[in-house]
Amino acid sequence: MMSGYALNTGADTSKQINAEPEAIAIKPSETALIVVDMQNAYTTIEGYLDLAGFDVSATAPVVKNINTAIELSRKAGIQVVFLQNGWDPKYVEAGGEGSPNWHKSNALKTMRKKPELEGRFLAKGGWDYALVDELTPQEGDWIIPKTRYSGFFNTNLDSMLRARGIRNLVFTGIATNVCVESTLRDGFHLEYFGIALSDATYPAGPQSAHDAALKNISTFFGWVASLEDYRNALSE
Ligand SMILES: NC(=O)N/C=C\C(=O)O
Repeated sequence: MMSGYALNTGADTSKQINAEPEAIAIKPSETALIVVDMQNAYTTIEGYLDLAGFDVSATAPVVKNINTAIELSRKAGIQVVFLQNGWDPKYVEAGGEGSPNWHKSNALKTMRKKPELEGRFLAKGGWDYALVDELTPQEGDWIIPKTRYSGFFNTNLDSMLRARGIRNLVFTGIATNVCVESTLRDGFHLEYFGIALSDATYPAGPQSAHDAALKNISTFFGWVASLEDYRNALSE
């Protein structure tokens, strides 16, 4: 059985992505590629995740796959959206002790534990906050800043997508089990069809966290496909 949203009968034809738990049909004009938080903080040695003790040693192939997904999307007329996570340099947007974010953010916790790192992680304008050099947005791409894990929380993402009739979201980025999953889940509740690309996402934590997030997505919230599945669908 195939799933998908096919109400809009625009000129572009449906592409069928081979996915778990079943194939899903998307139209390029109704689809966005969401690139979640591909910043130095999450991908690079000496970035936040690395200095907080998470393994970022295997992010390079994921960056490469995301680059390919971006190129395929642009060519197919699929809107590319970069999410960028972080706060103002004084961390006012991070929330104080009254915010769960203050207690749970490993960036904030690590900086509190190691005062020499104060001001270094995810601060707008800094290297840690910047998107990685390999994934530079081009004209027509959107860059949406966010201050919490979900790209839908306190941002204009939903209205930007809705205004253009976009109903399908293809997810890439880091981390599978945190910001990718949070955004896909929020999208589900806003009636978006979410598809995570398994080899263009990367966890914060062990491989088991990645696998569990994808299993949870394919079972309850959306679909999971590979970059090859995405490429094959777009070349139909
Ligand atoms: N981009 C993410 O998934 N972030 C995960 C953790 C954090 O930002 O602390």
